[in-house]
Amino acid sequence: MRIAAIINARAGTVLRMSPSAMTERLSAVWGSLGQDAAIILAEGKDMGRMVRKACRDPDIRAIIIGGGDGSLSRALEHVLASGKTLGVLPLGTMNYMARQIGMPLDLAQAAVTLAGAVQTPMDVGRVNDRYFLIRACFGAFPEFIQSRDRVRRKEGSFLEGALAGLSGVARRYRIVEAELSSPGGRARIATSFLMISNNLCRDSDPFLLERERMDGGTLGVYVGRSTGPVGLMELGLQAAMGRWASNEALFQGEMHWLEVQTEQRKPLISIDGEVEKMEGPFRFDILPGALSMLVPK
Ligand SMILES: Nc1ncnc2c1ncn2[C@@H]1O[C@H](COP(=O)(O)OP(=O)(O)OP(=O)(O)O)[C@@H](O)[C@H]1O
Repeated sequence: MRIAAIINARAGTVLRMSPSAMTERLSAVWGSLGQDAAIILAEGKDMGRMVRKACRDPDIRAIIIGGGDGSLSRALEHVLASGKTLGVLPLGTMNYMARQIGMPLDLAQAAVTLAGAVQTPMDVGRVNDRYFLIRACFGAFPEFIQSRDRVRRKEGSFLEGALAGLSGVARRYRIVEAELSSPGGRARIATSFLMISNNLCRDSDPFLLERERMDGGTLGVYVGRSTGPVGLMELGLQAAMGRWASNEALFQGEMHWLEVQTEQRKPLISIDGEVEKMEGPFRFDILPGALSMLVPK
């Protein structure tokens, strides 16, 4: 199987290493295993262009994204449309998806694992026309990421990023008011935290978020119980400890689809860690087994 490895030169780990040393290492590992691979370095919009090009190439069976969750998420649209298989070389900062499927975080080990990986169907979440593998969030969380990433882009440390994120939330504290419609009925909510995940979340290690499975065919819906900053702090502390299923500061539900009509016409939303302003209403659903993904044997 010929693979195309498209490496995001702006992903966290790549920024901290020499990109040429990284590509040499990858070709040495794959060459020694007889894995035919095209290794492509790109950044920004060029990532998208390279993914589209590889998706059109009939000789390529699998697209390996070297980057973080954001790069993986942005590649979904093209990979799904092409019917090809997606793989991940974890070069981001958090690498939630790579951890979820058990990919080693070491570059050489991950390359070896990918060469022997198996194709497994996985569910894909969708909000309007955007796909996601992990989650989409409204409220304080996208505010946190936006402020954190401003500092991270200037090469701030993990701690500096986290502090900037918290101060961003404090400065722009905003309640999400919305009407939710689901197969179970309608509800009006006012909360500082609304998260829709691809399958239900379970308790994880600190700073991580793991799903119970990636083929359950459902969305997890998590709504912060409180609108006040103290409740949000409690929720955030529990989430930082990796507590999702047992997080008492959240209402939790499981469903196949959800409509979110926010009071704000174009609220901030984070999708697999990428923040943008998106126009509502928001229709969430889950596409069971829509993605063929390379997972460790
Ligand atoms: N197809 C694409 N088009 C435009 N920008 C992209 C594309 N793919 C990735 N990027 C950008 O590249 C940057 C690096 O993202 P990525 O999520 O891979 O790394 P990270 O932020 O270090 O990782 P993590 O999400 O694991 O914390 C992000 O700003 C992302 O928006």
